Amino acid sequence: MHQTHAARLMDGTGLARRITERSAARAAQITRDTGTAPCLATVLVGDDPASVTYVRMKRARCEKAGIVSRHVGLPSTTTTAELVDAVSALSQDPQVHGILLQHPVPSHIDERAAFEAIAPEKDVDGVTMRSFAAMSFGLPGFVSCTPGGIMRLLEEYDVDLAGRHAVVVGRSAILGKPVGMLLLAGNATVTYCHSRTKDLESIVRQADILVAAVGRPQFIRGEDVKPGAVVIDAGYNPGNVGDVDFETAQTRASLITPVPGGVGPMTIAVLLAQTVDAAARQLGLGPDRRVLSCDGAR
Ligand SMILES: NC(=O)C1=CN([C@@H]2O[C@H](COP(=O)(O)OP(=O)(O)OC[C@H]3O[C@@H](n4cnc5c(N)ncnc54)[C@H](OP(=O)(O)O)[C@@H]3O)[C@@H](O)[C@H]2O)C=CC1
Ligand SMILES: Nc1nc(=O)c2c([nH]1)NC[C@@H]1CN(c3ccc(C(=O)N[C@@H](CCC(=O)O)C(=O)O)cc3)C=[N+]21
Repeated sequence: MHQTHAARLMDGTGLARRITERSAARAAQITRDTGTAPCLATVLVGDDPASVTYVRMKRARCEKAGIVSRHVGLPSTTTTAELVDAVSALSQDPQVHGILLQHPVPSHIDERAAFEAIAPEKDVDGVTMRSFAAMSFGLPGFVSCTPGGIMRLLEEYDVDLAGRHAVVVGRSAILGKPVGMLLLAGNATVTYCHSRTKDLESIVRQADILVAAVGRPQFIRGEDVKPGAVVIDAGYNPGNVGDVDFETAQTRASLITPVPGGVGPMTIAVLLAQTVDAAARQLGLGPDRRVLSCDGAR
């Protein structure tokens, strides 16, 4: 088919690489100056293959950046109390600077209780209530990684948010809800859609900025993308398929994130940057504000 209006792709892979180079340089400097390398603890409950893959990917990316990672794997039969104890132990361990508890945990576990066992200064994944509140009020703290990565991508591509209608499809605690708060802080007019939303298509069609965070392959139809819209596909479904029908959407959007190569790599870049920042603070060094901004990284 002849496509005259193909959208520009938002290159998450490239931007994430530049941010991660800065994190790696900063990690090396911290290790030289203090004799201690930044350390991220990853916690995984159960053996969901997708989650196993994500955690392995995050640990590999840490290793490449000079961040030590320590893995805690727990059986799917773990109770809330046991998981809270395991996370609390990491919160108290001075050798651990950041903690990532992989979401989702098995449904019998109170995930919120487990997240809240993460010490605030180690919440590099930005999942605690305190981090959420700080982020929502524009106060210092760690952002939720995927939302933080999405905002950094929008900034990189000079997307103007003020007064524009941002529609977020999904309201999970680590993705939909926080990205909406960040868009609101950027003066967008924000609408959240979720499983109880009526006439979702008509709301999606109004979006100047559309964030898809549902977890259903090609859930957003390309025909419903407003011409000229900026489309952020945070979905990451089995087979590397996003939540947006990319083929059709990219003929209508002005900017669009590919899957893979869009939001996913940015999530990990933010995680590493925040881990290095957490380590610097806990080791008595100042934070380096330029890590995430990556100005002059090339
Ligand atoms: N690239 C990355 O770094 C990351 C990618 N992801 C991906 O993003 C997607 C979403 O993840 P996550 O937020 O954790 O998922 P959750 O399952 O926690 O949340 C899904 C959200 O989608 C909503 N939803 C479900 N079905 C519908 C529907 N039919 N119509 C409208 N809304 C619906 C739910 O609504 P309700 O609240 O009413 O149930 C819920 O708010 C997944 O593909 C995941 O893999 C997630 C995290 C990071
Ligand atoms: N507490 C918590 N924090 C999370 O940040 C979190 C989580 N739980 N649970 C699961 C989701 C999923 N997630 C991804 C991260 C990176 C890619 C990623 O890098 N994807 C690459 C492709 C990588 C490949 O498949 O080779 C890409 O999109 O280009 C994907 C998905 C983080 N999550």
